[in-house]
Amino acid sequence: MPFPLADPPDTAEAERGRKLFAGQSEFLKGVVAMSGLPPADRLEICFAGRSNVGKSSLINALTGTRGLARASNTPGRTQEINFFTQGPDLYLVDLPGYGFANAPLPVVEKWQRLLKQYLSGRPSLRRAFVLIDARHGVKPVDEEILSLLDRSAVTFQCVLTKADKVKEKERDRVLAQVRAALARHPAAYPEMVLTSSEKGDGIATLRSIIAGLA
Ligand SMILES: Nc1nc2c(ncn2[C@@H]2O[C@H](COP(=O)(O)OP(=O)(O)OP(=O)(O)O)[C@@H](O)[C@H]2O)c(=O)[nH]1
Ligand SMILES: [Mg+2]
Repeated sequence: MPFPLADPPDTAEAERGRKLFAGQSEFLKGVVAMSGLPPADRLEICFAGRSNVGKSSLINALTGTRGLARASNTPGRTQEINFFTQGPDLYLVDLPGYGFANAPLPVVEKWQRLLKQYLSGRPSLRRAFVLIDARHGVKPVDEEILSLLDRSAVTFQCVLTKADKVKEKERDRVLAQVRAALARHPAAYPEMVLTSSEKGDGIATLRSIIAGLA
């Protein structure tokens, strides 16, 4: 079956992931234009997804630092491209959430342009993790980002979030829907990760996947 859930890491993989994220993580800067990007001098991964899907919470869970990336109930709070360092060799990038209602059009257009420029023009960007709410599956607004990633030739991997909020039956229905959507995207990495930033599910798996990119 294409697009299975990633297996839990074996001991060696888990240890690599643990080691990578045992290092210090810090907020570096919020970027609003390409000219503000830090030098592309290390491995970089980014987190994309609809507003409120849990990007900032996931970065907090990965780094084990509660307040590092702001997590909030106010959709659209993260409007800049936020760079975090994880140890000396890795950037974690929190992208602005898309698809929230009531955003003024000029604002939306401005960061769509920035997002496009960033995704297609960042040589050190190794993989984009696209977060999808495990209760809701892939929405039309996600499709736009997935197509943009295809066009930008950035490999992306789907991370299902808020696993703690979904019952097994509903989850399986959503998994099937996401699999079908991913099958239409050539840039999709053929494994998904099911996570809960709240409960910690899938976090060790994701850490080991990221360590495997280094
Ligand atoms: N139950 C549960 N809630 C979560 C989980 N992850 C995030 N949340 C909640 O979902 C809300 C949004 O989380 P954020 O991490 O701020 O989402 P975001 O994608 O960064 O949102 P924007 O910055 O607006 O794009 C917060 O209230 C979080 O506490 C999870 O795994 N389980
Ligand atoms: Mg956020």
